[in-house]
Amino acid sequence: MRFTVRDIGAMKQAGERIVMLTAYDHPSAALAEAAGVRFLLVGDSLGMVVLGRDSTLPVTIGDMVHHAEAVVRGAPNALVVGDLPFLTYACPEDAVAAARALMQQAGVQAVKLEGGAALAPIVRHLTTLGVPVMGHLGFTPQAMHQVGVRVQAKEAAEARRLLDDALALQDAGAFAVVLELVPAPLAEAVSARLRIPTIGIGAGAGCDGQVQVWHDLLGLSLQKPPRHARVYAPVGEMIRDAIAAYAADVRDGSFPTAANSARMDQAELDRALGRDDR
Ligand SMILES: Nc1nc(=O)c2c([nH]1)NC[C@@H]1CN(c3ccc(C(=O)N[C@@H](CCC(=O)O)C(=O)O)cc3)CN21
Ligand SMILES: CC(C)C(=O)C(=O)O
Ligand SMILES: [Mg+2]
Repeated sequence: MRFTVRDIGAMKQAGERIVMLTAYDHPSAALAEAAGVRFLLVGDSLGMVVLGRDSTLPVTIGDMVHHAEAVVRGAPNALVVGDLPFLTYACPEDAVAAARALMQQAGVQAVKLEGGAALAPIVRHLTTLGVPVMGHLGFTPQAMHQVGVRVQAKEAAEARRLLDDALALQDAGAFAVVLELVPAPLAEAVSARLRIPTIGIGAGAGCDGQVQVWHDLLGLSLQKPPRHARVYAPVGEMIRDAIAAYAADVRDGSFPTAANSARMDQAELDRALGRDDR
C-alpha cells in the first residue's frame, strides 16, 4: 500500500519526524524504499544532479514525466511527489496541464511548486480538483536569478512574510511545505504555527521532517556537497575505484576468467571450423 498525504499529516500530529528523499530513477527509488523511506520527491534538481545542467531552470515537464514514471514503478509503496518545472504553473490552465502530465502519465500522487501567498490561488485551484500540493518557501531555486543562492528570511520583515506565505499555502489546501535555507529558529517557529508538516532542507532540526538530495547523501555530486548535506557513504569514490579496478583487470587480462565465460566441446568446435574429428 502506498503512503498517503493523510499519513504524512498524521505523522506530524503524532510527533513523528518525517523522512523524505529525492529519487530520479528505478534503482534510486527501489533502494530508498528498501531502506524504509516512503516519501519520495522527484525533484527538478534532476536537471543538475542527473542531467548535468547548472540550474533547475531548463528542466521540462517531459524530463519530469520520464524520470517520475521510473520512480513510481521503483517504489510501489511510497508517496511520490513531482516538482512542477519552472514556468509550468504561471496560470491555472498551465498548472493543470503540468499536474495532469505528472499524475496521469507518470503516476505521481502529489505535486510541489515554489512560491508563497501569490501562488495560493493556483494551489487552491489544484487542490479543489483533487491534486495534492506541496509548497516550497525560503530559497526557491527556480527564482535563483531573483533571490540569490543563500539563506533567506534572516530579517524580521522577510521572516514575517515567510510565515504569512506558509499560512497562505496551508489555507489554500497545501498538505505540506518545504522550507529551504531558512534560519533554524524561524523554521521551528513556522513549524509550530502550521497544522501541516514542514519539510526542511538547510532549515534546522525544528522542522517536522527533512528532505535531502539522493546524490548529496551518497557523495555522488561531482562538486563538493552543499553545506546543508551530510555524506553518509562515499559511494561516488567507491564507484570510481570499482570502475578503475575493472579497467585494470581488462588491460592485464585478469577479467574475464573461465567462471565468466561459456565452455564448448572441442569436437563441436572442430566440426564447426571444418577440421576432422580426433
Ligand atoms: N546537489 C543538489 N543538492 C541540493 O540540495 C539541491 C540541488 N542540487 N539542486 C536544486 C536545489 C538547489 N539547492 C541548493 C543549491 C546550492 C546551495 C548552496 O550553495 N549552499 C551554500 C550555503 C548557502 C548559505 O549558507 O547561505 C553552500 O555553501 O553549500 C544550497 C541549496 C538545493 N537543491
Ligand atoms: C531540494 C528539494 C526540496 C527540491 O525541490 C529538489 O530536489 O528539486
Ligand atoms: Mg525542486
